[in-house]
Order: sequence, then C-alpha cells, then structure tokens
Amino acid sequence: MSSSSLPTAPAFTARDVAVAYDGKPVLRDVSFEIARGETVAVMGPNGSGKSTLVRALLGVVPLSGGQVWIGGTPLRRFRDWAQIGYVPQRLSVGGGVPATVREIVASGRINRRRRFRPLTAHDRDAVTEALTAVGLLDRADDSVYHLSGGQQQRVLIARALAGEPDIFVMDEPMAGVDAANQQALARTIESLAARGATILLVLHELGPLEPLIGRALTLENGTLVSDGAPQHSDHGCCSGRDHSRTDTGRPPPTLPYIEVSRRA
Ligand SMILES: Nc1ncnc2c1ncn2[C@@H]1O[C@H](COP(=O)(O)OP(=O)(O)OP(=O)(O)O)[C@@H](O)[C@H]1O
Repeated sequence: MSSSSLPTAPAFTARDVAVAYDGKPVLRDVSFEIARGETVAVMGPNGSGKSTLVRALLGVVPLSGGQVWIGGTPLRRFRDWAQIGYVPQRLSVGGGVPATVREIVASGRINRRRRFRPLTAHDRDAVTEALTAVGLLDRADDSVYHLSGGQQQRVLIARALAGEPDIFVMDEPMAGVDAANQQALARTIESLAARGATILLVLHELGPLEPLIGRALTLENGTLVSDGAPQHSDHGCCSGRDHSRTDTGRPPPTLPYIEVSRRA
C-alpha cells in the first residue's frame, strides 16, 4: 500500500463538494464516502453533474467549495496517481498525433514506470493482458483514429487496466460499445471487483453491470438526491432515477449499438 494513503481509509470521501463553471454552480453540497472494494454507480439525468462529480474527485476540475480525500489524503496532497485508473468519456490524443492502440494503452503504465526507462517485460505483459481483456489485441498496431467510437472506448478502458490500479473511475465506459463487447467488459469489471478493486462508474443505465451494482449515487440538478440501492422498475430492469434516454419510460436492456466516429 502506498505511503500516501491509509489502508483503512475510504477510497473517496467527498464532503459538501461544490463545483461552478464560470461562476454558475453545477454541483452543490455533495457528500459521501466510498469504501475500498466497493463498486458504486453515479447516475442521473443528462447534465445533472455526473461527469463533473468524478472529475472533481480526481482534481480535474477545481472545487468551489467542500473537500475531497483520496484514500484518506486530502486531494491537494494526493500524489499516488498509479493507484487510480481513470476512463474519461472520450479519447483525446492531442493534436491528431498518430498513435497506435498499443501506444495509448502503454501510456497507462506511465505512473508505474521509472522515467525514461524502456518498457519492462512486466509492462509489456500488462499491456497485452489489458488489450486481450477488451478484445483489441488484433488491433494493437492500428492507429486509434482508425477505430470506431466504441472501440476507442475500449482502448481507454485497456489503458486504465494496464496501469494495474486499485481504484477505477470510469465515465460511461459502456457508451457506444456494442452489446457483445458490453458483456465482455462487464465480465472484466466483475473480475476487477472480485479481486478487491474499488470501482466508481458513471452510468446511464446499469445494463449488464446490474448484478454488480449494489449502490448508486443519484444526482439531479447538481445535488445528491439518493444514495443507496439502485431503483428497480416493474420490468425488472434497473436505473438510478428517471434518466432514461428513451421515451418508453424504461431504459432498454443494453445500450443501443452506436458507433460514433471519433476520428480526427
Ligand atoms: N467545461 C464546462 N464548462 C461549462 N459548463 C460545463 C462544462 N462541463 C459541463 N458543464 C455543464 O455542467 C453541467 C453538468 O455537466 P456534466 O457533464 O457534469 O453532466 P452529466 O450528468 O455528466 O451529463 P451527461 O449525462 O450528459 O454526460 C451541465 O449543465 C453542463 O452543460
């Protein structure tokens, strides 16, 4: 366990967290703890502040109020980023610089490696294992720009896996991923949970992750309106609250197959 976190401290503690963009509040008075080893979903309607919350927990956006601790260390003093695997909502490989799938995934090792040293055998094994887990080993040498949106999403997940972190923060990891690969990713996430990882996921619906999610933090208009078991509809499907993108009153069993091109 790293020197900058306490083994028994919660993975995340948020107390009265507030965030404002350009002076406009988007999160208010959000407080919760996530214990080590928990798997927790952040749910809520579009624009309710889900991504902002996970970004605030990682210091990607500044707090306008309140405090965050990671593993018991105040966020401003937290340095052990190798502990954390962050899967953002979309890939940004600055400026259209050509990068292969393998290079992007290997960048997930950056906090584990000694500076300016070549990849070790263990680094290479971790990258191969991560690519295998997301089913992209055969695309390892392709440019990420030649992948579909859903495949790029899987590259981001592989990058986080390659870093072998204890804590995963995934912002809509299933978005744009086809149903078969959602099932495969759900199995990967399940095995991470089984080996004791802490997993915080922004989700629009539980879909194939339903059996894994015992707790959902539900946001509405930037405030935490519920923290507990995800709500089950009469149809047996699960969601946080009324955040479905469908107009049928209940979410579909899996996300639709949307291959949104993110090519440069
Ligand atoms: N960088 C930004 N600058 C200004 N406003 C922002 C920025 N990012 C998000 N917002 C606004 O903050 C609010 C919360 O956005 P956020 O992306 O956190 O919501 P969300 O619940 O994750 O939404 P979605 O489900 O659509 O991804 C929205 O009103 C959004 O327009």
